[in-house]
Amino acid sequence: MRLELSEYTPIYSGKVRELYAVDDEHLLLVASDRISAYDYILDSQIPDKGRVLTAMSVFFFDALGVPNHLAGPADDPRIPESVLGRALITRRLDMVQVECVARGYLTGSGVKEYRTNGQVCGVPLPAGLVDGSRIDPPIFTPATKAAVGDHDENVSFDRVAADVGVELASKLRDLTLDVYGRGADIARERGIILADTKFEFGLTPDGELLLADEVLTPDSSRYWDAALYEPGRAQPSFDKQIVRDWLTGPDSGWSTDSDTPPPALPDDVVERTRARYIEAYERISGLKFSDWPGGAA
Ligand SMILES: CCOC(=O)Cn1cc(-c2ncnc(N)c2C#N)cn1
Repeated sequence: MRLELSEYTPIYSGKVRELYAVDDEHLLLVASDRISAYDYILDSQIPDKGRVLTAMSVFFFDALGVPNHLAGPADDPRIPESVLGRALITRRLDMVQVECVARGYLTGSGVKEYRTNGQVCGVPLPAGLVDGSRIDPPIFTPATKAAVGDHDENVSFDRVAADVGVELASKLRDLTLDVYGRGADIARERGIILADTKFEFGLTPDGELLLADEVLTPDSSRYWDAALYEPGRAQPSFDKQIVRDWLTGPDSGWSTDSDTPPPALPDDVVERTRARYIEAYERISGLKFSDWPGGAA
């Protein structure tokens, strides 16, 4: 008999995910169907987004074979029925307070920083790069976790080494680049560019470093359609562009200059966005989303 979610103690609530205590050694990591755009959490939810992103994390944890925080299967009996398919049992770790970012393409905060000094997080890059340029080999561009509502601050490897020690900083960098590189290769073979990603790691009581949080999902990574890739401009987001275009288009009555929150999304924008998440999962994993736990009975 599965417990109710209300029987677990909430310990952290993020923009689109929550964390609950299961016992002293285990947590329940729950992904919601909420979606963010232009730094707003939208009123409209995307049905099954939480289940798709949970399925993506599990696929990559399995495919990449990196020691990680998972402590049970997607249908673990400790997972409440109400969140089955969009929640995972994890080991409770001592989280390393570094946002471990890998970039295989120059965009977002990276291209802004590059334009000021030709570097990202202290890593010099070739001259003449533009928004969307490939960075090969990918670079480690860590950040410090921002307060709620702020953007993370890009920092150098030396700053991470000063904060956590050079040995752990080197492990974080090497693991981040290895896992991103292999995950991006899998996606690219299936026509999806993972331009960059953010990992979080934690330590077990006996000092083992494990990959935690979500892994290579569209919420922790930039997903681009390889067929539309064109350096020199902002690339359309594989999963969020439909929402972005409607919000900034003529029908929404809203713009990024508005000082009001974005309006609710039309049903067709919600459904098309749901379909994009499922398409990304099925193309990358080669699995059927309909086989994932927690679907309509
Ligand atoms: C709501 C989702 O959580 C976060 O965004 C960041 N975060 C992760 C932890 C954590 N803490 C201990 N052990 C873990 N295995 C994890 C994980 N994952 C805390 N915050």
